[in-house]
Amino acid sequence: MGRKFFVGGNWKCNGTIDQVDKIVKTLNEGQVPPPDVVEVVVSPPYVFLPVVKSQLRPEFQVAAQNCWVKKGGAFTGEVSAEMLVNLGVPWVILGHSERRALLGESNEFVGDKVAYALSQGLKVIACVGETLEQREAGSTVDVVAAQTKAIAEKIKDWSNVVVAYEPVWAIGTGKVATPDQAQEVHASLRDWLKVNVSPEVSESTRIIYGGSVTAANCKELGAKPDVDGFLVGGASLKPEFIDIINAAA
Ligand SMILES: O=C(COP(=O)(O)O)NO
Repeated sequence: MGRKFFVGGNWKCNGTIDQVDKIVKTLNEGQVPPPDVVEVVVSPPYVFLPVVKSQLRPEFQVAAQNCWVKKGGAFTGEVSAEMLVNLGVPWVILGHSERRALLGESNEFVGDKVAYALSQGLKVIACVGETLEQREAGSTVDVVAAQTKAIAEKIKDWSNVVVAYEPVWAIGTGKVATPDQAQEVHASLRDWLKVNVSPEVSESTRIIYGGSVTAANCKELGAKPDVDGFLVGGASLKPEFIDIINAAA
């Protein structure tokens, strides 16, 4: 298969200077597999990106949690892809369900964001996932396929894209998807890529799971053939994030 395991830590809107110092210290001291086994990307809020990038162990990378959809300018409050590139931030998370829900980011808008970020040289963690209502209605596969299609319509090169499947009903709830639930959706996404993009993209694109991942459940989840890693929220702020990184081994 040859897909390098990928563990992202989405700190969301959390952190003080002291807390960030403590988290970075824990990350820098943790015993983890080498970078050819697992790719680790941590995503602090914008305001902590420069300090985390400067203090983090060199084999770990940083990501922004979002960026604007076009070249910077008169867009008060936004942060452009160009700024992230200028800061040396290599990754960006786009389409997180919290932004889709709270800020009304549509599938098309997310597709445009992914295309623009890639065009500026950023690598993208592109998030998809269904709500509880959509799962209960049996439309999970259709929903994540539509979200992925909106991205596929705007990009050609998938080599710098990681897809994060994050069921909304599992985010921040403690109700983690079962390994079989995760595998089913990851396999459907991989199949969608195979049919609609190419077998090569399907085979090489990492599809990672997010939604209440912890040190206790990561091993079983990560053992599934189409689960290529995680995008961790709450647990990425805790020392157990090191244990989750070691699930790659
Ligand atoms: O939103 C998430 C997952 O958050 P939790 O791990 O806290 O469920 N990742 O981007």
